[in-house]
Amino acid sequence: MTILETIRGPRDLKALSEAELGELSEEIREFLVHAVARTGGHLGPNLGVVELTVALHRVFESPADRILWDTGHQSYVHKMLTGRQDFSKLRGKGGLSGYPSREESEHDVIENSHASTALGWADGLAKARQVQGEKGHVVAVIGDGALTGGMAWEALNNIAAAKDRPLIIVVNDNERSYAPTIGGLANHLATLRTTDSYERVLAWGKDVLLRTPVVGNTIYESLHGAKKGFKDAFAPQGMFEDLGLKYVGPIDGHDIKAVESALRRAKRFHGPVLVHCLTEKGRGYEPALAHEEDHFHTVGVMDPLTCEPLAPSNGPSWTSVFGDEIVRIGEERDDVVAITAAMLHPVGLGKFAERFPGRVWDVGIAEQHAAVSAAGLATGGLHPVVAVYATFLNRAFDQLLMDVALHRCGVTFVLDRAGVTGVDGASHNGMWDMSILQVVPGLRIAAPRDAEQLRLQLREAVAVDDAPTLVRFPKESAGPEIPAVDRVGGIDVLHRGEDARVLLVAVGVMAPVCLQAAELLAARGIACTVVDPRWVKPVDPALPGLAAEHELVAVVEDNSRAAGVGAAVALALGDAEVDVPVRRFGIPEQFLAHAKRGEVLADIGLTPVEIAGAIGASFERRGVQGAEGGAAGGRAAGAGSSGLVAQFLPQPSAGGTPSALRGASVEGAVMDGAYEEKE
Ligand SMILES: Cc1ncc(C[n+]2csc(CCOP(=O)(O)OP(=O)(O)O)c2C)c(N)n1
Ligand SMILES: CC(=O)[C@@H](O)[C@H](O)COP(=O)(O)O
Ligand SMILES: [Mg+2]
Repeated sequence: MTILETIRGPRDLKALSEAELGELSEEIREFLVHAVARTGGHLGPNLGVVELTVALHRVFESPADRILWDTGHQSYVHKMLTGRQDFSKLRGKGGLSGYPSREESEHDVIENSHASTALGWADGLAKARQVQGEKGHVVAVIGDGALTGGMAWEALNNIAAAKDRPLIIVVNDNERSYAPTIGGLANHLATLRTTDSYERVLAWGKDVLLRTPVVGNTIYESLHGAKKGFKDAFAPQGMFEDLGLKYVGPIDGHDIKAVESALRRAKRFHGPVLVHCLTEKGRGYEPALAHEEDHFHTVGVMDPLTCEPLAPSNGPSWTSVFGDEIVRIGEERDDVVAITAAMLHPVGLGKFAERFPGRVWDVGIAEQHAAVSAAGLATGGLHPVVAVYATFLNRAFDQLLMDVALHRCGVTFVLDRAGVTGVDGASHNGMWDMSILQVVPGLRIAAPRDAEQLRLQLREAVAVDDAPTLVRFPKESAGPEIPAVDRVGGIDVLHRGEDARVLLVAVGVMAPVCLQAAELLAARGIACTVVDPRWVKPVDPALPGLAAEHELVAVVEDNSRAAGVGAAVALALGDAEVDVPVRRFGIPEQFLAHAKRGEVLADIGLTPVEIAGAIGASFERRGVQGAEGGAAGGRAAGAGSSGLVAQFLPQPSAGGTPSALRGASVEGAVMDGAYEEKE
């Protein structure tokens, strides 16, 4: 039995000898490489926090002491030490989440996977403890990358203000986000890191003193815990100390004894203290250390020996299509520049940066700054393209609204990972953008259905220089091209059934789903017209006219149903006094549990079968009520026409939950339903 197998919880760590701790660290690394290679996940970050996590759980008493993980992608070791070692379904349906999860363990607090929030959480928790006179430490582990996020500094400002409120910040400094961390902070951390005189003395202390009988250890501890004066002589403490935080470090984050010693000192301190640990992302696994791009920040399913990807590729990814096209655009227009928030390669700007090094900026994990600086760039005469994951744009909503849109800046936002991403869990799905951004005056939103449309719509977007534009596409492969058979206004007609009764509005990547649903409906004698609006905001003026030719409109989007494209279409039909019922298929208002994208879409009913089934069933019911309720075609259906409205509300399936919602972790979705009569 390995030592790791004996660890059922943090208590089991306490009695381990130094040698056993070294062995345990090796076992953990071995476990991580094989487990994460099998499922995919965050390998590099977790290899970098093995000793740090062991030390944390030896010094503190989790869960009485709260250990918070910023972003949480580096919490696998924490999970292994708190009773969770079955990684066989990591990030898979029913398996361990890739982030902390309160459902999984009392040791977990922050689930959100969005960077730079842990210090804020810690500030709140520490205040709550102080107000309630509760014992127990609050420890926040934050990476050097997450420390470049504005929220971290808002929190630091508050934490440093309370000299008497104990709170421990552990900076896990591996000098990288994905790529090397950028900016003034990174340089400051480097100063602290590379003050080699301090480190030399420290190394000497560790080497000589620890071998000195009796007094050696004590002297080493005091050296290591040296007062400000000593360290100032060797390592400028600067910013953190000037802020009012006690600074402890830099500490070798892979030396369990050293980290424990620093944490114990921090534990005794009756105020906010920052422990600066130096770690290596990908530590102990050569292929990760050699991987310059991101030290295996995330890996797909791969062979642990050769690192060859084992998951089949289904053709070019949406990201690579964007990455190639933006370079072509950059060749033609030297006013086009680009911004990334610490994710140059993940968002596909690697080639652009290589080709135009002076026209791309990595602003750190700072999406709000990305948006505001883009407003500046646009006002300065350039056309910035801000490329972020859809879910991370949430935090830059106000900057998009009040800095970019209010000033009618020609900025193009490119949202990768829009829609259901799946394995990264609830906080990573790009499911809110087409809802929250509906209210931004002047913003135009495009949702391409295939690679060719992405290229075209990206060009249409960067051609607009007096308003913000946004192009959004999902994770994974771009799929086959879907040709249009006609164009009405700005709308592509993808399929026109004879005597069509249903207008299926396919938003972006839901086009194939709608085409298949149309086939299923045709088999039930219900012909459809399938259209792709391409630009979903504002609603194309030709849409109400198209709708008026049908008995029912169904809008299908990989976005929240609440206030999404479907709602906008319903509004547009109402404004045009086109009284055709609108049924909205999208993501119900709930947080989606982690699973593969296809599994999640099936769970929430965004599949051809479920969509066709829901539409077909309502037509069959209408067939009965239709005779009583007047001519087919655009019957008025608004609030109060209970017959029509009733039939569009979720009909309890055998399991009591509407089939479209079966299997998802539903909160309030019964009221929401997977489809609903237009308001
Ligand atoms: C708001 C936000 N933007 C971007 C990301 C994507 N992201 C996940 S981890 C990461 C890098 C984090 O670097 P760091 O905090 O240093 O942690 P490390 O991976 O080095 O341990 C980024 C950019 C995110 N999770 N949240
Ligand atoms: C933790 C984080 O936010 C990123 O690392 C994210 O998990 C990457 O997602 P993709 O794997 O879809 O690029
Ligand atoms: Mg880092």
